[in-house]
Amino acid sequence: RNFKEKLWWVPVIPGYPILGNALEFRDSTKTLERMNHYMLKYQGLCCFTLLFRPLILISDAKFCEWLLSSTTILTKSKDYQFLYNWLEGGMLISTGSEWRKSRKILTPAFHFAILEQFVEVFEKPTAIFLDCLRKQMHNEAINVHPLIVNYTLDIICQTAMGVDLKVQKESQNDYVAAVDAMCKTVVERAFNPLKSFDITYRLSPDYYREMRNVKLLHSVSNAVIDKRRKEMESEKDNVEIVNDDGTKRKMAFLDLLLKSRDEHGQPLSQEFIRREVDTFMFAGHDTTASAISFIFFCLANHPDEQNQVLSEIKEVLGEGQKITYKELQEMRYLEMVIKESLRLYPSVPFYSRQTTEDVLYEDGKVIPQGITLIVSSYAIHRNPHVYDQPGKFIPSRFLNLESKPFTYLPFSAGPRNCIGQKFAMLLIKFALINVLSNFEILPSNPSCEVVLSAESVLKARNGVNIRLKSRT
Ligand code: HEM
Repeated sequence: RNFKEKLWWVPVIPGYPILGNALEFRDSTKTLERMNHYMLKYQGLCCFTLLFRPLILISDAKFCEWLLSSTTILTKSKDYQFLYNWLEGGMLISTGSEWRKSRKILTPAFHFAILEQFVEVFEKPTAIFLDCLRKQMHNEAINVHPLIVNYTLDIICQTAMGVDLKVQKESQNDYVAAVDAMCKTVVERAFNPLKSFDITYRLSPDYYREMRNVKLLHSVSNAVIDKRRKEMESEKDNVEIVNDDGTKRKMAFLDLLLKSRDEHGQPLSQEFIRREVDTFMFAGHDTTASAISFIFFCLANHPDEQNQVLSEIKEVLGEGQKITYKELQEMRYLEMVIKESLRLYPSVPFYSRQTTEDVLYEDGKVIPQGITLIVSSYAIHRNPHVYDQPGKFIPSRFLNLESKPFTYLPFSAGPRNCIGQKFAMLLIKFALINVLSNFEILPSNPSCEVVLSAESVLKARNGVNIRLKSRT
């Protein structure tokens, strides 16, 4: 009752006694459209409950700005704790001084000088990816998502971690299957009150399955760290290196972690490094794979846009020119295509915070302690008051769109925004240029819509199906 009194100013979605609105949100393929519906009905702000747990759902730009810019409401909601067994206290779920420490150590790993070096590293895994696509050309309906997941995982391992897991060369990868299972578990536990309590969950077979997956995931990340540690030892101090102009070369993600010292001058612990490696392997590959998959889908269904991107590629690159960081920055139309696809299909369709004390929003409007605040980027991006024909794929809208703050949030915003945003944009552009130069992307035969499923990262329940035709 206490929180209901304090939240007098937030409209409430009617629900059932005890269960609240749990039944409405239990199917992950309905969650996003439900959120969208309520955001339109209640004009961007409303409250609902899951069992006795109160949550505020937000798409209102002013409220999003207040929340995401806050330097005090930085704690992620308790749903992120469902990732704890795997990610432990990694940057995505940590809070307070632990989070600040991670963010400070790892921000230099995304400096443009590092990203610039990565473009060359993208080449080999991309060539393997093109081969994988070529093998599927006879297929009338290729579900590209699993191929793209393997590709982005290979890329993140080779760039950030400096190791080659050769995921694309294996037909079945246990690591990828375990990540997939973990993503599903998190959303199931967040929206299914029966699975959300630790006491009951630990008695269920799901818990034992999760523990098996966590063991496997940790063994892979430990192996990645040990391999790189040994390589660095054998290279002695050659990794501490200078550029041609004598300046100190910036170190990539894992090298930075292995070389960093804490406030007492001690090396970072294996546990600290492992949870950041786990966090970045997860946060880096699954989100980017979702983005690339949905861009394929959008381009397959919009041949004019595809041709426009192809013309830009020819104009910027000319004949057979090598792709460098500079050219990637010049691809303006391609950038609009990526932005528009992320508007319709944001890889992280909602994210949330938790209040740790009563906070004043404005004019006597208080948000009580312990409330979960969910920002629905999916609903924000489909708001007809902001976007004309919001359901349509129109990349050129970004040419003229009057930029209204906090109405486009695929990478979140503020102090806890996505640290890997520039890396992701670079990789997506590189992948698309290579694919579009080699293949025409077509709708599958028979054509097939995507059934969106909110599984911490946005997925298509029925796969992302397309067809490919060689351009050569
Ligand atoms: C298209 C690709 C991507 C999208 C759409 C995306 C989106 C997001 C979003 C919305 C958040 C905020 C989540 C929250 O508040 O809970 C986030 C956080 C984060 N992202 Fe990304 N991301 C992408 C790629 C990447 C990549 C490539 C990396 C790393 C290599 C990465 C690493 C992270 C990390 C570590 C955080 C947590 C930051 C913090 O809490 O301080 N992401 N991302």
